[in-house]
Amino acid sequence: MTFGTARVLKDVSLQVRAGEIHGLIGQNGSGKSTLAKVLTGIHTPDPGARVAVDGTDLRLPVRPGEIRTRGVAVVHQTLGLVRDASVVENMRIGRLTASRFLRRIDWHRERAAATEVFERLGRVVPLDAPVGTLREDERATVAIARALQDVHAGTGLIIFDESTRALSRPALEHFFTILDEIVATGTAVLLITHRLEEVVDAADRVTVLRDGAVVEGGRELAGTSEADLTAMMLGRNLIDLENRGTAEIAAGAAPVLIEAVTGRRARNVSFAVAPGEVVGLTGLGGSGYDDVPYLISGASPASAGTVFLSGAELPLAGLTPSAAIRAGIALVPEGREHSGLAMAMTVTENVTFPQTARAGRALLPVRRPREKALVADWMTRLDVQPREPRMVVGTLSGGNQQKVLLAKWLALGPALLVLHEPTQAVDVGARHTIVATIRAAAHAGCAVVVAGSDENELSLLCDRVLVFADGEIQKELSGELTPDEIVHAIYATGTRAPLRRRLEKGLT
Ligand SMILES: Nc1ncnc2c1ncn2[C@@H]1O[C@H](COP(=O)(O)OP(=O)(O)OP(=O)(O)O)[C@@H](O)[C@H]1O
Repeated sequence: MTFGTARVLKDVSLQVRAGEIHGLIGQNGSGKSTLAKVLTGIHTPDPGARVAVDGTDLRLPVRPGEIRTRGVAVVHQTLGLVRDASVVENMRIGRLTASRFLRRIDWHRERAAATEVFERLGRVVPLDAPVGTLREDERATVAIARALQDVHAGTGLIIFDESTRALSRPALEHFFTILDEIVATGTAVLLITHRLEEVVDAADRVTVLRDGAVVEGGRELAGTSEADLTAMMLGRNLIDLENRGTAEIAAGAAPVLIEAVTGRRARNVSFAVAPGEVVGLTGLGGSGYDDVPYLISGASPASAGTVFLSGAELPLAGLTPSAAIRAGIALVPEGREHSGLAMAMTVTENVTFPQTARAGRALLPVRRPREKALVADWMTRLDVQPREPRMVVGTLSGGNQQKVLLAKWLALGPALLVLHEPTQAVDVGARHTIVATIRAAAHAGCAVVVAGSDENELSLLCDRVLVFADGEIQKELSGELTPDEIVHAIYATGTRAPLRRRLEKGLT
């Protein structure tokens, strides 16, 4: 697959067997999503490519109607559901048919079609509920059910492109239980993910891409560790980041105080973060920990609370994002596609936007050498690939977009840096770069708050972790902070269970 002069996939072959979960891994920008897009007709591959499903060759470029009849479906990043639409609407979007006589959508028929799939899955989900009101495991069920509509048992292929990225541990276990049932019928699953733990636990075989080429094709996973997969992806072992050291809190520097913050879920939350310190917030879905970043940065309305920083007192009720930025608070939100970046603008424009906005020069072309140097510096520090400041952000790979989002706010030199899931969807190498960059910002005197659900990330990043339940801080962890200790505090279930108990499938 070539874009202009860039060859993004080089003679890549991949075979997913009936009845297997096949992992597809590789660093950010290695070509995973591009491959999925070739399989679903979004990209036209170079001449010579071949795509076959259940033994039948497809005409290229792949046409959406044809892959649907062949039972190929994709579940996109973060499940790809419309939160305000009902379950049945989400299931049937793109498939709704109007009755010939009444010229109206026959909701009775649509509901029956949706019900049939849920029955096949043996799961009950309220059809009329808006998806945003469902539990996380129910949302995962809806996303899988939607993909399964065109798949007949024993045939077809479902591609999950980073779809598990926002799921918490219990929802993940539920997700993999359903996948197990699906592959047990003989349907094939291609699992694109950055969570190597999922591949080790849940996949049967794995294909590894590096720089657009296959470095391991269909390798059996038995006996393979996460460290082995990392080495295959990167072509080297990672330097151990685990020795975090202790926070270097500048003597005499006043801590940032976050007091009595109350929002939709968070209730009366108070904690302090010293300049130089990284404080993690975590908990189960719905516990309120993930509201806090948005409440303390003016991105969602707080009903009460105050932030004290740099000698100023900032009431949170009525705080606007721009007032928060002026006060030195930077928010790196989750889900960069929707809330963090201007996809049609260049890397330079995105990184310098907060600065030009602050200086009242929004949207003017950036010419000044200082700004160019700043962008070049951040691209180097975060290893953004390709290192081309004029690249349109929408054409960067997902993980590189995440780095640009981080650069955009770090370049502003905030007093309080607030992050939500900062390493979601980035590869292990990039995760290390991002973790090191955030810790360097703390080292330079920034107070950092990071809300996240990934125990490995929290253990690498944080000096302390606050565990939430029912909108309040229930527990504070400090010291060693092993991933197991964090999981134990969240779920109180002891050590982690594998995500999938492999069935004896006996399929060939
Ligand atoms: N439309 C496009 N035009 C030009 N280059 C593109 C386009 N789409 C993708 N690329 C380039 O192709 C390469 C592979 O990108 P792709 O999105 O497939 O990576 P990925 O492995 O899915 O990465 P990530 O894990 O970060 O999502 C990247 O270098 C990206 O910049």
